[in-house]
Amino acid sequence: MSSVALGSVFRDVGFLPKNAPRNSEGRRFWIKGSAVTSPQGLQAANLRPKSSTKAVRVGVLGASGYTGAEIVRLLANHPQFCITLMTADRKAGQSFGSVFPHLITQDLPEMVAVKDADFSNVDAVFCCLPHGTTQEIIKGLPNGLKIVDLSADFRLRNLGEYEEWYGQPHKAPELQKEAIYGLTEVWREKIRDARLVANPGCYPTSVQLPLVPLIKAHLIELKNIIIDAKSGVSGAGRGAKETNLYAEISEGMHAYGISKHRHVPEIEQGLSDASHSNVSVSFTPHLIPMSRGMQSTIYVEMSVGVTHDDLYQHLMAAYEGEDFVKLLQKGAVPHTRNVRGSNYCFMNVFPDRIPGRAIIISVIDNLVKGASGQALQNLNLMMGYPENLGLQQQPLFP
Ligand SMILES: NC(=O)C1=CN([C@@H]2O[C@H](COP(=O)(O)OP(=O)(O)OC[C@H]3O[C@@H](n4cnc5c(N)ncnc54)[C@H](OP(=O)(O)O)[C@@H]3O)[C@@H](O)[C@H]2O)C=CC1
Ligand SMILES: CC(=O)N[C@@H](CCC(=O)OP(=O)(O)O)C(=O)O
Repeated sequence: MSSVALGSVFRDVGFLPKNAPRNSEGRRFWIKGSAVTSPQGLQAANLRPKSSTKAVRVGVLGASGYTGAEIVRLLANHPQFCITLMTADRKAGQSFGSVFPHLITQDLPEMVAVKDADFSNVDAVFCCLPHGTTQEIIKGLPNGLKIVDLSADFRLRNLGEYEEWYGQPHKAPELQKEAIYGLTEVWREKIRDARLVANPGCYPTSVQLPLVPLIKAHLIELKNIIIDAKSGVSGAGRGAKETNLYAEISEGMHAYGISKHRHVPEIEQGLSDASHSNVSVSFTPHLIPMSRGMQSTIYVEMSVGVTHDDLYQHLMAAYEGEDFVKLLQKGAVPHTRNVRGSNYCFMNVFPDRIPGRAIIISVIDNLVKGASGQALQNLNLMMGYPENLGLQQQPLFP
């Protein structure tokens, strides 16, 4: 596309810089050959967000990471939320479009360091920062802000357990008390009134969505729950790590965190809440060579006299009318590729050949229902909107 054609595409959708020249009707236009007639020029022009009539001004802390980028992608189609603040750490000072060229057409503020962030123009934040860094940053935020924290920093109610699994004492225990765990389909009534929501981890989301209703209905035994889970590599974030290089990940798979992954206490907290007793699980995550997607294959013992069809019928009833949690037709196998890019969790229940046991399969996109999609679902609720607003993207295929 020529620079002139690019300009004519963008002119009507408001991507021109505010200081661009105006025609006799007062509309801004591109000057052929100027720096702002190419995508690179678009970045160099340092665009500020256009004035917006959208009701809620949103900050994205950690916008230069994978979950931050995914929030931006989802918000592009949100009718009520606009982004007025973005932060980064190493990439502070860079334009978002230069860090994520697939989103270059979005009219966004420049990313600044958290310490330089101005929250006066912000009603709510998505906190997409590494765990451990988040508690102190959230402690320093203005009181009136609604916060959805995607990190693990406020998920565990027991501070001793937090210290044991995360290797450091909690730095904001007073805030932990008010945090609401954001597994939307289970806790939505509490989430509506929350100021601070701890968005669940990706593995815990894929595990709790099928198991919580079954445990609440006493349909499965609380012992011998075995979870074999697999994640795409984006689950590990965008930071460079030798273990996540293409050559280390491709053409193979491996387990990690065996018997000591930090999602164990989070899963056990959710299942214990559902059963009002202490539940322990065996959980083994694996890294597989795909960029996004997650599957949990869960082996359970059914309660005496319960059949796998009872599990199926109960999940059907539990999630009837839910926008994002779908029980597939009997026998259909959930595939990660069928939820890619969407906020869906697809699940199904299968009889094991060993009598009394069943196999449950649950799939999500780790970056959407496992992170940014669920975070947006929660902020919708916190701001009084339908929880599916801006989240109706269908899965990408192939
Ligand atoms: N990826 C996933 O599938 C999921 C992730 N999560 C959680 O969400 C959070 C974000 O994950 P993800 O987006 O994958 O992570 P990334 O590593 O991709 O991004 C981290 C972001 O935080 C910024 N950052 C890093 N260190 C600091 C610091 N000390 N102070 C301020 N900003 C900092 C980075 O900035 P810069 O790039 O400029 O250095 C970047 O913007 C994590 O807590 C993660 O565990 C939860 C569910 C799923
Ligand atoms: C593939 C991979 O590395 N996945 C991450 C989990 C991603 C996630 O949900 O992490 P938080 O609990 O930090 O939010 C891990 O195993 O640590």
